[in-house]
Amino acid sequence: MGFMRAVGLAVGALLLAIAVAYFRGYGMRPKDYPPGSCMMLKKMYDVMLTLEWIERTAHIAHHWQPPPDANDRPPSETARVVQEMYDFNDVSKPLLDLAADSSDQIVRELIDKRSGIYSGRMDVFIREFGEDLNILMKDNDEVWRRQRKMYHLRLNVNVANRYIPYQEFETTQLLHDILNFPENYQFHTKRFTTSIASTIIYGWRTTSVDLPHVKKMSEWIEGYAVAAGRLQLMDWWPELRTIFRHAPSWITGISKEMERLRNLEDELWMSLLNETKASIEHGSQKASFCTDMVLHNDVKADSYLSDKQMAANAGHAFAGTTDTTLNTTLAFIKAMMLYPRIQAKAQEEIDRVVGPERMPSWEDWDNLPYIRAVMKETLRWMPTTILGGMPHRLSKTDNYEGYTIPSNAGVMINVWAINNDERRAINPREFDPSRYEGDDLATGESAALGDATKRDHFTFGAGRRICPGLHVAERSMFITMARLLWSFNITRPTDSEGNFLPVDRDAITPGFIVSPVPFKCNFAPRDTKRAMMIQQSWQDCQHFLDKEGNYTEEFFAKSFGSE
Ligand code: HEM
Repeated sequence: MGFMRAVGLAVGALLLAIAVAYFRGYGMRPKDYPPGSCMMLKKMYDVMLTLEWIERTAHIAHHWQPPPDANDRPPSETARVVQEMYDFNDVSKPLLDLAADSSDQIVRELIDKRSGIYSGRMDVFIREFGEDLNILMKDNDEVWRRQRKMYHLRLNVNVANRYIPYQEFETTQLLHDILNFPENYQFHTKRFTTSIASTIIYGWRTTSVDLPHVKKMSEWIEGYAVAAGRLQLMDWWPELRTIFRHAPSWITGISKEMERLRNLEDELWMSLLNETKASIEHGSQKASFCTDMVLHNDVKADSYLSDKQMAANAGHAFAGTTDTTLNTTLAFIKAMMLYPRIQAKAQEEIDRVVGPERMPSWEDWDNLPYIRAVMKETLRWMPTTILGGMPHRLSKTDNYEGYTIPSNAGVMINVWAINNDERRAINPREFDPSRYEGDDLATGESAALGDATKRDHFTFGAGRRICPGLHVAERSMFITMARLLWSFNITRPTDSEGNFLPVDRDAITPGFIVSPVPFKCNFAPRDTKRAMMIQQSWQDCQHFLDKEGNYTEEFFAKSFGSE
């Protein structure tokens, strides 16, 4: 074929494709949808979730003027809500971003009050590669309802109290490790948060992040995140799914990797469940979420789960706890380093209430309002779930203030924008716990407030999909923050001339679950007596550990009685 003929055919095919796309309205926004730029173009570049991007989004949302609605009536102020972002699943179904004027109230209005239709998850292609048992990604079907019920029964506020001995024990090792090897504080914090997760979910300690189960979990999380990114193309253009399904794996390149990840995940979660079952059979079960699920699983109950479903429920809680708690703890350390006066004020409260003779504990919750405020401010200021974790899918076309929100659209809680809304928080990028003065509510109580403007933040999401681990997370955060403040002065490193090393206050890693970009920081024990107490406490803890560094029967008997 001549060159010119080939070019002519290619140009003709392109024009035809554009014409078909145009007449089908492909990638165009229907008139009554919330405004924004061309969806198809936006999709191409909006996938890079950096802080700059989030800020730009929030900025656009705040300055955006709504068009007249169907009746030529300007939508009310509150309708400046939904800003179309990029399409996650289908070009004709936008992903809507709740991040504009009064957006906290709109979360209440849509995600809470209309939760009957706003509690699904989007049909992402990656769900096809497995049995779709990841509760975070799962649509709100019957199995999800049962999985959620299991969380409600086995991780509610009272059950969360039961795990405090694990959290207090683990913080003792964290303090010891940071005291002795302060330059590796990030590494110790990772071991610590993983161990909190493995003890609460399974009853065994993460003595090292190199334990086979833990390494496999990290491998799965990392592999899954990369694969999710690669498969996104099939979410932007679902038509490609059929081609992908039938194409040989050497063309798609990823099918084999998905099979490997699936096997890795299935084996890992199942072996962890089987270990729990075996311990129950031998009468050596440990207090944990997984033990509780197995012991109380009743085929007649409305929370009944099959073995596979239980295994996945525990496994995804393990994975979901680790990074979120780690990132929030690192955010707290960064805030303390950057805001020494706030650190001093928090330490003053601890010294006054707790004193130097003992470490703070969960029992001090009521008497340490400033530390509670520091915890709330950390979650507001540097929310690891910057866009609410996962979008909520709308199962039925809805109408809000004159706008049509089509069924199957993904609605994202733009946590960053809401937490930084000037009307909720003056000078929002300043770390200032005093904004929570007089707020005595626990995280769960605050999230349930009918007046959403009074909620502390939106970092745990909202509605029926709100994080079911928030009571556990709150206890971990409070105990860790109080104890780190009791033990150390956290300071910003300087160069040889005494000048502070540069640090970008707002720098975060890209992704849906973000972390402060790694930063250097100094930890010094507040005095020798405290340093000795930390060493001694960890020494005392050894009494409750076996050769592998796991809890002895004596520890369980002391902490959990005859359970
Ligand atoms: C600082 C710590 C944590 C943060 C910031 C956090 C945040 C979130 C967010 C924003 C969501 C999505 C909510 C929504 O869709 O509206 C979520 C879901 C979830 N979280 Fe957490 N989380 C944390 C810790 C935990 C812990 C400790 C556990 C378990 C013990 C846990 C288990 C889950 C599960 C199972 C889901 C999926 C719920 C569903 O889709 O129905 N999270 N979390």
